[in-house]
Amino acid sequence: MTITHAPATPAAEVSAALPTEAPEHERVLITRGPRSGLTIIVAVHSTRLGQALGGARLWRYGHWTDALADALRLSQAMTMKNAAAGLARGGGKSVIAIPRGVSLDERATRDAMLDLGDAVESLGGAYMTAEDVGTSAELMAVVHERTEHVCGLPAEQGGVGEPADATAAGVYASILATLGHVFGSAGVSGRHFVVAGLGQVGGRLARSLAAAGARLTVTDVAGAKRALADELGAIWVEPEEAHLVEADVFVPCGLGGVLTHDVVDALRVRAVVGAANNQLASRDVAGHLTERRIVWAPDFVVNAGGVIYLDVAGMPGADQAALDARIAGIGDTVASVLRSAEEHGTTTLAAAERIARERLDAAR
Ligand SMILES: NC(=O)c1ccc[n+]([C@@H]2O[C@H](COP(=O)([O-])OP(=O)(O)OC[C@H]3O[C@@H](n4cnc5c(N)ncnc54)[C@H](O)[C@@H]3O)[C@@H](O)[C@H]2O)c1
Repeated sequence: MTITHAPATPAAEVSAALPTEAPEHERVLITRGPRSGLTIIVAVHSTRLGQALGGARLWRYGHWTDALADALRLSQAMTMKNAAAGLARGGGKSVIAIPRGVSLDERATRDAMLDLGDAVESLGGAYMTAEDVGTSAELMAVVHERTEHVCGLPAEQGGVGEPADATAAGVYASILATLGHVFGSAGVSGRHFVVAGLGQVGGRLARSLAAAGARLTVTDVAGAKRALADELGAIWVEPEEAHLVEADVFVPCGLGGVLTHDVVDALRVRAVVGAANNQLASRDVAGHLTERRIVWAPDFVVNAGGVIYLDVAGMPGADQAALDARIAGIGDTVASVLRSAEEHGTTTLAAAERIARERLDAAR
């Protein structure tokens, strides 16, 4: 079995303040993994629509409370994502905090996954985990040694594997819907896209856009990704310059928090549509985008292809055509969010949250 290590030197530590308001989460488990010694947090935000589903993040944090803040925020976002996607799933997330100065070898990574499996199992089925940043399908197979409440195992072990294809397909459908809204035509050919982050999702997306005749400018903090730019005939820019490029659509596919007020001031695009989770550095950035007449397709609607895949493909008798239709439906949801924001004079964030809340309220 291949063990994929958490990055030995992650690009950035996550630093997030704990919210001042009391959390609305149903359960939050904070435990020290007996094997790994690492702080493991499992946040179950809501099970109103069903078992909570959300990935396990293995990442470096300056302080364990930063990991807690991340888990609280990410699990709440999963509730909105799963509800907006029409899944019978609640929202949850787990975070394993790697302390500053610590690198995990194969043994330590395995111990962390076994500890995570025990933590998930202790919740008695309230939460199902999956891969996320820093973990993989192979690592989920280790979690599976301790709990049944894990999905996205490798295909060789009867699992459905990694969801990046489905996520990329959902982002692509969202891009088409956004082009239709902004330009009155969903044609990709000749449109100029700036793809920031050429990983599992961004790389696939860049290939699909190039194949459809798009003009591409791309970037990544990992210089090795330049080879893909050359292969696709894309223009390469440095990561800190990507948001300055004049283009039709900015496509953030790296980590979250990319849309700060300064970045929004500098953007020279008509729309932002990308895979990255939690793109807004703060909620009020949604209003700033609206003021600048930049159409933002909300991330938790756009990137739901992965979670739809994990949920639908894992069901007995799952059918590819039904799955494809569900993922293509992300484009319809994006179109209705953009229309609703325009009609009601709200931000696209508020319009997307209204769809999710309606589904949650209907399940009361
Ligand atoms: N993989 C999925 O199915 C999935 C599902 C939903 C959401 N997402 C989100 O989409 C984003 C990308 O996921 P992924 O699976 O492709 O991750 P990945 O780790 O495979 O790729 C991320 C890429 O972005 C690059 N990057 C990081 N920060 C950057 C920056 N500031 N500027 C430019 N490049 C940067 C990294 O070097 C890497 O190549 C993440 O935010 C993830 O949470 C992914």
